Amino acid sequence: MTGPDRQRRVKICGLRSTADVSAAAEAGAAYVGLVFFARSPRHVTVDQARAAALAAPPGVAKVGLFVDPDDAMLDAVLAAVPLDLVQLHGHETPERVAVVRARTGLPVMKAVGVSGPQDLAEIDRFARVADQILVDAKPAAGADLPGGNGLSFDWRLLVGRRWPVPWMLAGGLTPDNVAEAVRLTGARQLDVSSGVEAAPGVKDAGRIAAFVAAAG
Ligand SMILES: O=C(O)c1ccccc1NCC(=O)[C@H](O)[C@H](O)COP(=O)(O)O
Repeated sequence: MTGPDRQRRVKICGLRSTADVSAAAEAGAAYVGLVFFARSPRHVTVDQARAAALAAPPGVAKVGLFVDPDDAMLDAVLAAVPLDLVQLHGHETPERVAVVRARTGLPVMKAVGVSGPQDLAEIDRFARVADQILVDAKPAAGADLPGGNGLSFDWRLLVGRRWPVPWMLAGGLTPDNVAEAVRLTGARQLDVSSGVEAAPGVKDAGRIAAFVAAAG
């Protein structure tokens, strides 16, 4: 079953090669994520990202993940890589989200880190300007990476919550726990990175297929 025909839409993040993208697409993923953050073990160069993006079949959305990018970085990536969605995973403000949307002409998904109920107001704040929200686990203080840490949060915080834009659940999801996460939160979109890896930055095609199947 292809991505758009599935009940839930899955994003496999941190893909680094054409083989990774093919594995995600064949498994039925709706989105493939490319990380433009030099400190990440999943970082891709513009050339690697272009090759990976061109391997995505029609109907699979190519997501560029950025952390507080400046305009020059966005321009350089977008000149070479055919992205469909920009993911902002840093300390961007709502005003910056609006500027990135206007400058790139692409929809923007803003990541919001959650560790407790006090963080939920941030989702409301960004839902007014972003096209989608990525509801992710908040990294531990001093963590090297702002995402992709394999850390989850208490999914019960999301029970009964509704937002005016589509949202995606992320953070510590695996083939083994994704069905429970869906059952508790009602998430229709799911994002995973380290839970489908054999090692940081090394995707495992078997785990990708198992994750998409378990997401439903
Ligand atoms: O994955 C990274 O290396 C990364 C680096 C910098 C910012 C964000 C990053 N990943 C964000 C994602 O979209 C992940 O899919 C999401 O945080 C969930 O990650 P995981 O808990 O590993 O499934």
